[in-house]
Amino acid sequence: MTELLTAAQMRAIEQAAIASGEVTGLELMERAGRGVVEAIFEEWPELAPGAGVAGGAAPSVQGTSPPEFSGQNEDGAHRAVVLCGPGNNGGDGFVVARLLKEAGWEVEVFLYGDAGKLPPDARVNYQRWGEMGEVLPLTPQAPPELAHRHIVIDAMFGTGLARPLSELGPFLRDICDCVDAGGSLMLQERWPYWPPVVAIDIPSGICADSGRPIFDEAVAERIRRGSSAACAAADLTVTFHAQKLGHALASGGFWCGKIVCADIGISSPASRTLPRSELVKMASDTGSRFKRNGHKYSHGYALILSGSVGKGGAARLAARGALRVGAGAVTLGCPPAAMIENAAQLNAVMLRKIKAADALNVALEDTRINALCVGPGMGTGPREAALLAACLEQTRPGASPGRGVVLDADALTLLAQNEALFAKLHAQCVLTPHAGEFARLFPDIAEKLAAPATKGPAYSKVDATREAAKRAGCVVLFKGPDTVIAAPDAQCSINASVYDRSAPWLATAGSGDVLAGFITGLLARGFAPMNAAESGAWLHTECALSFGPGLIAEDLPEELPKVFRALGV
Ligand SMILES: NC(=O)C1=CN([C@@H]2O[C@H](COP(=O)(O)OP(=O)(O)OC[C@H]3O[C@@H](n4cnc5c(N)ncnc54)[C@H](OP(=O)(O)O)[C@@H]3O)[C@@H](O)[C@H]2O)[C@@H](O)CC1
Ligand SMILES: Nc1ncnc2c1ncn2[C@@H]1O[C@H](COP(=O)(O)OP(=O)(O)O)[C@@H](O)[C@H]1O
Ligand SMILES: [K+]
Repeated sequence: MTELLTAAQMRAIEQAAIASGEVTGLELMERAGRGVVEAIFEEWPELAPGAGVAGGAAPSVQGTSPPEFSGQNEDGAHRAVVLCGPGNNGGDGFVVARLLKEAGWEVEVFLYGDAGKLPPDARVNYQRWGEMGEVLPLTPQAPPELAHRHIVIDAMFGTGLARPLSELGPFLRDICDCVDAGGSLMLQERWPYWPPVVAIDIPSGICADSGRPIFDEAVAERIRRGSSAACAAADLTVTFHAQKLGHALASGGFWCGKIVCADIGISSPASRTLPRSELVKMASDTGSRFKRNGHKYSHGYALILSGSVGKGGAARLAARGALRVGAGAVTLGCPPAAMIENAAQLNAVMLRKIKAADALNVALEDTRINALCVGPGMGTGPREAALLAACLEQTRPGASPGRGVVLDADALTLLAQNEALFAKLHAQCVLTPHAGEFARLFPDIAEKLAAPATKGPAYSKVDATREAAKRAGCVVLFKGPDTVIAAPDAQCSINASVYDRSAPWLATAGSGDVLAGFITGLLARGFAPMNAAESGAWLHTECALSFGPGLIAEDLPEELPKVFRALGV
């Protein structure tokens, strides 16, 4: 678990460190530049000083160097192009240029903007570079030659991006053409060899708070025509101190390629990364993940409501998830007509007829039931609306016994259709919408999120989920590769399935139902709603990573024992 920062938080941390006398801005910039160079040599050891013949093969992005590359100049030096912008991101670029030059590279430096207006630390590094080499203007009319260079450094814009990069768009398109945004070189399509792009802090054009490219309608039109791009795709992004929200949200992870976080020596707890052992301990302290003693009902009892005949698969997946995640007992409540179908499918999961709301109320006289799941495959008719109303009533804070409830799928549709039901939401609920369900539940918020991001910092999925959680008065888990989980008090987490946690094979029918089951099971085990949602989402991704491609929803619960074993649970 890593804490992600907004650009403003990062600036505040930087300012505090400088104000405390711990470090100067210039020292931070030097460390940032050094971090970038170290990350480059780490990523492409063949470029590091002393790694064989200088100017040898070009760096490989997918493990193979283009055989015909002849990028070295006459004396065999490696070659870099450094594209600097008008702020401190550009300042970092001048440091990188100097350090590469000191390492024997041939470096071409370009500046977008007016050198006289550079902020103080960037200007110092501009001048330092000026003693070693020239700075050419970066203009869209005369873009630098990128072919046959070993590396392109994108130091145009970082956390200070405020507006669309309209003027630079056509040039950015060329940079994007260097990579296919999945991090691999387009060697077949683009020849001669195009170099990998290393973004300093974040690819230029991406908002560090939202992960969204900043562009307006004029740029959008040019993008549609194929004559412009909104940002510069990178193979490697080197950020500082801690990752920013934009590295994890929206398309941020896609454009960053691979991410490295360089330590620039600021002593702030914000850079804390919790080791797995600590995570497990936290989880076991909050709920009771370890089954050290007790009987099945002391580990929680979940009730999952199911739909009619032929519609029970989703609820069965959720039930299996709840059981595997450790609820001591799980019962599936279904309409009488669906009993045979479910009985034929279930063994460890128990089964109970629940025809309508009155039957649910009778079932809930069993005070051992402490977690409910409503919605997967349930239906959206009057019966289901009444069941949902009963669930919300039976789980309201202060009721005895205390119960949590996960509202997913059809329950979310019912909530979107029925204001009175929505008004009954409370702090024991967890809503788990995907983007479509989110838009039905919170249309105005979804509209804000879908509106073009024309200035930075842009409205983000974190902003949207926080606003939704506040309005609903409960935890909202907004699904996707960048799952955001927020509570009404603005607590927020992101379960980012990007970089080394990328698991696109989770986009498979029924995987959301299993997630609802995981969260329900964790609620049964005593996790608080926010913690259950965070842990459920995290375990869901861990199961997908552990299983790998080819996964279908049924595999997710079955992978949990392996994941738990790896965690030492
Ligand atoms: N925080 C830290 O601890 C550390 C930070 N460090 C580095 O500093 C970076 C942040 O620097 P930064 O704040 O100067 O912002 P940056 O991204 O360089 O851009 C600002 C400039 O761009 C301009 N501008 C904006 N949008 C524009 C557009 N569309 N088109 C044209 N111009 C546009 C904007 O103009 P303005 O809006 O002011 O008119 C301003 O001139 C950070 O990413 C990291 O690399 C490291 O050195 C070490 C530690
Ligand atoms: N590209 C992706 N990478 C990682 N996780 C994803 C991706 N796409 C979807 N998911 C996850 O898969 C699950 C899909 O849930 P949902 O949309 O409700 O599907 P279903 O209704 O079929 O169960 C969610 O947990 C979501 O976060
Ligand atoms: K950048």
